[in-house]
This record gives sequence, structure tokens and C-alpha cells, in this order.
Amino acid sequence: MASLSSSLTYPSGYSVAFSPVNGIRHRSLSFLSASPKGLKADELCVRFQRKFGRSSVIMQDGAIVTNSDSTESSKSSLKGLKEEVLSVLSEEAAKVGSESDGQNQSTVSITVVGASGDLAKKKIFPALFALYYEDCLPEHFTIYGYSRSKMTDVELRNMVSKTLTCRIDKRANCGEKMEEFLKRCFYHSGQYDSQEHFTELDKKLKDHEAGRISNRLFYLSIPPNIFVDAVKCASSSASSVNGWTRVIVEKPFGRDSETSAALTKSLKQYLEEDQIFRIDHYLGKELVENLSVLRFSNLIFEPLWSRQYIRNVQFIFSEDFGTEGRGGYFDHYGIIRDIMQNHLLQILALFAMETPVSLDAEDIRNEKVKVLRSMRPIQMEDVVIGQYKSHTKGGVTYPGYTDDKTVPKDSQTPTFAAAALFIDNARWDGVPFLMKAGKALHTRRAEIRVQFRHVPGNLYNRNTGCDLDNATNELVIRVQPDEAIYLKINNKVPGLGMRLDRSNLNLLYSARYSKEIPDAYERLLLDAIEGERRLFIRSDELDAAWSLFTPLLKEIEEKRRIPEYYPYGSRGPVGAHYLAAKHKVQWGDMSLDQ
Ligand SMILES: NC(=O)C1=CN([C@@H]2O[C@H](COP(=O)(O)OP(=O)(O)OC[C@H]3O[C@@H](n4cnc5c(N)ncnc54)[C@H](OP(=O)(O)O)[C@@H]3O)[C@@H](O)[C@H]2O)C=CC1
Ligand SMILES: O=C1O[C@H](COP(=O)(O)O)[C@@H](O)[C@H](O)[C@H]1O
Repeated sequence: MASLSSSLTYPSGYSVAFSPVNGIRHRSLSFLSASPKGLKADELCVRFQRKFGRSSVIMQDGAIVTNSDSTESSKSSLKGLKEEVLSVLSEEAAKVGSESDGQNQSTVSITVVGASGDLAKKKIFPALFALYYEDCLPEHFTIYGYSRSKMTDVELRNMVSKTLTCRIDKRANCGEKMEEFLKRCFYHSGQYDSQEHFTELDKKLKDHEAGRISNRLFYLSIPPNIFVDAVKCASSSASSVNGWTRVIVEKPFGRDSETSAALTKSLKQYLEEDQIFRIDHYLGKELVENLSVLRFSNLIFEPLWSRQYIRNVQFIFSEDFGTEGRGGYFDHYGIIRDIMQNHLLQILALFAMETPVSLDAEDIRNEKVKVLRSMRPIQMEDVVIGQYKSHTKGGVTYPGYTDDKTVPKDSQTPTFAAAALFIDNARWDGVPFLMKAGKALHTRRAEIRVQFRHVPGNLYNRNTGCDLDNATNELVIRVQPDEAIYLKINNKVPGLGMRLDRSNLNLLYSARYSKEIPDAYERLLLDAIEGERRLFIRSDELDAAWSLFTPLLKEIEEKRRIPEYYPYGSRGPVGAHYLAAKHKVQWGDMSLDQ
């Protein structure tokens, strides 16, 4: 043990003092670090958390404490841990050192493939700017827009500048920061299947990288039929030669098990699995990220998280607008593929998984995939589908789905679906997991509702009325808008009588936290840059998700099941209520005290 206590000073002036920790954990090592460039211990701690996993590194009394059980340390020994720590510190030291001599620095080149498109303008460039504003991007980075449209750098900057916004709480120097950011954005026009055009891009990227270690991130913001062409060209003609190359792939990842497997196979001709970052932007939403924190860091929830106490769980997604502008895409997919098979199912998996071994990506994804593989095949009679029709309200006529010019007049594509799913494992046996997703409904929201069982032998039954369901506790995790977590409890109305009412223990984010919540794409882009895979979908998760939904989708499409029509702006088809009632459930979002 004694040999582990040491102190080291790097040529850059970076110094580290190590000592084994007694009393915190058997295999822990603490170290203090000091850098002449002022890299603070807490910044270094974040870097270590990213490398070793968030739970394995903490700050304690100004020192960084790490634990060899949760690191990659081959021998799981303190010596191995020290070597790992030293290797990360050497990288830091090299960075700090090279700031003075200008060599060996690394740089990140981010290429937005499909830069002229909707998603790039609406989400990707604004997220990159927000990261830049928050100083989360590496010191050396370049952003390239790539698409077929002819544009100059200046035209790209003009286009991008229209969608950049400053956070409400971060307006200081925002204009200046935007200018600086736009100067780092460039454009290259090219075909998605042209090696030659990607080689030209490569040359431009190299010019910007100026001999530094090159790390390259390609964001495929293009229609899925050209994913493989673009990956082929990017990987063979514009990959990094001395750093990493990663590719973010946007959904849809196929239309069913077969097409998804074919896509994965094609991508893997050119990329390793750990280079592929399949994005599901719902995993980047603050309240979805918080789900595990809520559950695993609060003693009051985890013991209740099973069939013993939970009656049903509901995952609800609704939008108060139709497919306006995206009908062409949507008609080929429908709401089940667009929302349920990915966003809602991913949330369900996170909600229902067993405690992972650690917060590392593979441990979490291992648990999620087990949930997906334990799911019972979905029965057609447990599914309701709907499509919105035109509706006139207050003198305004709202279009029906098939009024969209990009949608075939006789389309039966569902714009609404509700389903009852079951997880056949010991924890969740018999608990209905209800999903509901729809477009052109009366409100925009995404939430998780956990309805608890009745209180056995409840002394207050007579005070709570005859509808027992209305007297049970409900935990609501409102993902958006107005992010909140609230728990419905029964409470005595103050006064001399004994009257109970329902009240909310309410954590409303806007009241509790002054900081604006980052957009999901910010978190995901940062994770991809930092190589954190926890919030991205692994190929076996994707296979399991498709295995669950493919038979259902085939049945709906082959039997040409007719959707139930619902008026634009309504609460959706009434069939959804019958489905819930069949499983002895009431939709939480329909109750009077939502
Ligand atoms: N928009 C959104 O809100 C969301 C989008 N997505 C996914 O993200 C990706 C990008 O979405 P989005 O920006 O809306 O897509 P777009 O339809 O706007 O396409 C992006 C760009 O790709 C090029 N492109 C479009 N169609 C073709 C084609 N048939 N052949 C070759 N190039 C084409 C165009 O650029 P150019 O002509 O200049 O080459 C276009 O600007 C898609 O996979 C989509 O499913 C996922 C979630 C939400
Ligand atoms: O992936 C998709 O998500 C959006 C909804 O995302 P949100 O973050 O605005 O809630 C949905 O409109 C779109 O149809 C779908 O493809």
C-alpha cells in the first residue's frame, strides 16, 4: 500500500499527489491535482466520471476519490487504478503542456450531413451553439455543414443564425458568442454517395485540424434511404486517421425487424458498433435522465417499484398539432413506429429495469435489453389505432390527416395508438403498462403515470368516496411541457371535521430551479463528443424493440385494420378508454385532478 502514496510533477507543471483511501472504500484511491493553467479539480472529476462511470468518482474534501471496483482497471487493484488515473492525467497534462507549444492538441470536427434540412436548422445547430455558449465544446472544434444544396459558408451562417437562440438566463454576450460560433461553421456541398466529394471534405477538415489529433463526428441528419451511402463515403474518405470517428444516426432505424437488421448489417460493414450512436432524443430529456436518479437514489421509491405496490404504469405522448409538413415521412411510418417503438418503449425500459451494476453505459443497456426481451408479444386486441379527421371549432377548420397534400387520400396510417403491454418477469408480472401516443390531440404533453394499489384495509375508505381508484396514490413524471414530478396523496382538509381531499406534493422545475433546462439534443451531442454511450441505443436493444412491435405492425398492415377516426383537437378515439377499462385502468390524464 505504501508504494501507492506518491507525488508526480509533469513537465507541464501539472502535479498529482496520490494516497490510498482508508475508511471510504477498500479499493479507493484519492488524489489531488494542480495545474498551472488552472484546470480545477472539479473539472477533472467530471472527466474522470466520464471515463470511469459517474458513480465511481467523487469529490471529497477537495480531493478526487476513485474506486477501482468500477473502473476498467484490469486487475481491479489499486495499482491498476493508479495506472488508469495516470493515463487520463497524462492526456490532461499533454493538453496543458501543448497549449504552450501548440502541438499534440486534439480537435473535434463535427459534420452535419443534411445541413440544409429541417432537423439541422431546428435542433442540431442550436444545440451546438448552446454547448459552445456553455463552454462545453472542446477548445479546438470546427463545424461543417454538408448537403447537396449549393451554399457558401456565409450563406450557411446566415441560415443557421436565424435559428440560434440565447437562453433566457444566459443573455450576456450572447450576440458576441453567436458571432464567434458562426465563424467556426463552414459548408461543403456534395452528394451523399460521392467518395470524391467526401474526399474534398476530408481535405478541408484537415486544413482546419492543422496537424492536431483529429476526432470526427458525423451527424446523419438525412432521410434513412441514404444513411448507408453517406456512412460508406464518410468512413472510407473522411475518417480520422489518428483519433476517433463516430457517427450519430437519426431514427428511423428501419421499419421492422428485417429492415432494421439489414440497416445494422450495412452500417457495420463500415463502422464498429462503438462508433455508431443511434439517437433517441427522448433519452436526452431532463426528466427521462432523472428517472434513474429518482428511483435509485430515493429509498422511498425503489421498494415500491414492483407489482406488489404498482397497479399500472402509463406512458402518454400527445401533440396538439398534426403532421403538418412531415406527412410524406410520417405516412410511411405511422405513430407506432414514430413514437411508441422508440421513445415510449425506451422510457418503459428505463422505468422497469433492474438496478444496473453501475451507471456505465453497458451496465444500463444490459438491464434495458432484459426488460425488452421479457415483454409479452403484443396482442391485436390490446391495441387501438386512430386517425384524425378535419374539425371546425370557433370558426376555424383544422385539416384532417388525409387533407395533407403529401398523404395519399385513402391512407389508413394511424396517427394515434394506445396499447397494453406486459413484462413477463418476477417484478412486473401482471402489471399493465399502457402506452398512448397521438397527433392532433387537445394538448401537447409527454408523461409517465404510476398508479399505486389501493391501501389495504384503509381506515379512511369511507372518507374517500366509493371510487377507490380515485383515492390511490399516483406519481406523475411530466417530461414536457412544464417539467414536474408530483405525487398525488390523500390529505385531511384542515378543520374540525374529517374530510379528505387529494393534494399534490409537487416538484415543479420552473419553481425549484432557475436554470433553463437544456434541450435533449445538447446532452446527446455532448455525450457523443465525449464518447458516453449510455443514452444511445445498442443494436441488441434495437432488435428487441423491433421484435416486440414487428408482428403487431404486420398484422395491422396486412389486415388493413381501419383506424378509429377522431376529430382534430379532441382527446382521441374512445376505444382507448375501453382498452384501459378492459385492464381495469383509468387513464390518469383524463381524470379531473390531473
Ligand atoms: N425533422 C424532425 O423534427 C425530425 C427528424 N428526424 C430524422 O432526422 C433526419 C433528418 O430529418 P429532416 O431534417 O427533417 O429531413 P429533411 O427531409 O429535411 O432532409 C434533410 C436533408 O437531406 C437532403 N435530402 C432530403 N431528401 C433527400 C433525398 N430523397 N435524397 C437525397 N437527399 C435528400 C436534403 O438536403 P439537400 O437537398 O441539400 O441535399 C435535406 O435538406 C431524418 O432521418 C428524420 O427522420 C428525427 C426526429 C425528428
Ligand atoms: O421523433 C419525433 O419526435 C417529435 C416530438 O419530439 P418533441 O421533442 O418535440 O416532443 C415528433 O413530433 C415527431 O413526429 C417524431 O418523429
